[in-house]
Amino acid sequence: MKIGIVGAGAVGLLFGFYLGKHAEVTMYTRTSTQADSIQERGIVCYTSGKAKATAVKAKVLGEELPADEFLLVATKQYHITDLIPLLSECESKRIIFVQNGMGHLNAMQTIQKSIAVAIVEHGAKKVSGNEVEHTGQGVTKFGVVQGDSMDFTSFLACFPPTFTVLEEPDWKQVMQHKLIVNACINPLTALYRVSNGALIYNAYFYQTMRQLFTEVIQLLDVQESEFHWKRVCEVCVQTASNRSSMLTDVTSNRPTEIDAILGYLLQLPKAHEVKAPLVSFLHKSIKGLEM
Ligand SMILES: NC(=O)C1=CN([C@@H]2O[C@H](COP(=O)(O)OP(=O)(O)OC[C@H]3O[C@@H](n4cnc5c(N)ncnc54)[C@H](OP(=O)(O)O)[C@@H]3O)[C@@H](O)[C@H]2O)C=CC1
Ligand SMILES: CC(C)(CO)C(=O)C(=O)O
Repeated sequence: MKIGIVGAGAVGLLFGFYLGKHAEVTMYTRTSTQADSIQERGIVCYTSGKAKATAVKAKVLGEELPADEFLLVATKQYHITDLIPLLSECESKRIIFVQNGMGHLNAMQTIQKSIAVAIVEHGAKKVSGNEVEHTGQGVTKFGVVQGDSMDFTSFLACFPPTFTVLEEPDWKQVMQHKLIVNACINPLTALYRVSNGALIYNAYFYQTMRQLFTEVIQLLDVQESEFHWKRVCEVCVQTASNRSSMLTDVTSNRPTEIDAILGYLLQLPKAHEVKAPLVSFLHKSIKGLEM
């Protein structure tokens, strides 16, 4: 089974490490330096301080078009628009997207192929071009957006039992649940420059997060709001000492995924009826910090 992975960042390397045990994996990188390092040394994954390696192939994306049976797109959400022509033209007929947020859902459905999403609940940190740290064990939830679920059966069979992947018929709801968490935690931590736990332990930040949550829930037109609020608070507690991905992006002077998260919410039909001043303020603030 041939699986290509576009983007050898934290998640791409993590998936390459696990999938490479049971499939012939090719990592598609942006630079030849990274491709050479992966090709020579394999992907090294650190879990609880222990290092293990998996041998995989690596190529620069674009030097030739991928023809693997499955293609996993593990770039950031804001890279996807530029990748759509290549993903449409290449011979791979089954494509899986792993991005946070929901801003890329329309773009992926312009590709006339079988399309799936993987909602990743692991934590991963890129250590070097060929090394990744598995910082948080979780599960991956998988849903077929376009095509037949049978199209992905052999892909799902390539994950080792230690890397749980759950098929989710209601994948949109799963994405929405994660979106709520990211919408509440990521922009506030990035603006305040605090770890996730501060949003619970600091009474003023907590009140602001609750106000933000109320706007998010109204924009999404979601019921059972206390269930979702409990989940947001649980994630803050469980990841109390973590810096959110948005805080890390802002402090590293990289673009953030704010458009996929708050930008997506502001484009929903409900945004014409519901007042969401905090969502709007935070969207503009993070966009401003990106400049
Ligand atoms: N890290 C995590 O723990 C989690 C991340 N996610 C989501 O997964 C997605 C990926 O995140 P993450 O892995 O952390 O991000 P990274 O920034 O670590 O990785 C993105 C990778 O994509 C590569 N890339 C971008 N454009 C291209 C291109 N045209 N060709 C080849 N490679 C390309 C980048 O290459 P280069 O370095 O050369 O720019 C980079 O290596 C995000 O949407 C994130 O929200 C979800 C759950 C957990
Ligand atoms: C859950 C959370 C907020 C953990 O930090 C995350 O997904 C992120 O940082 O993007």
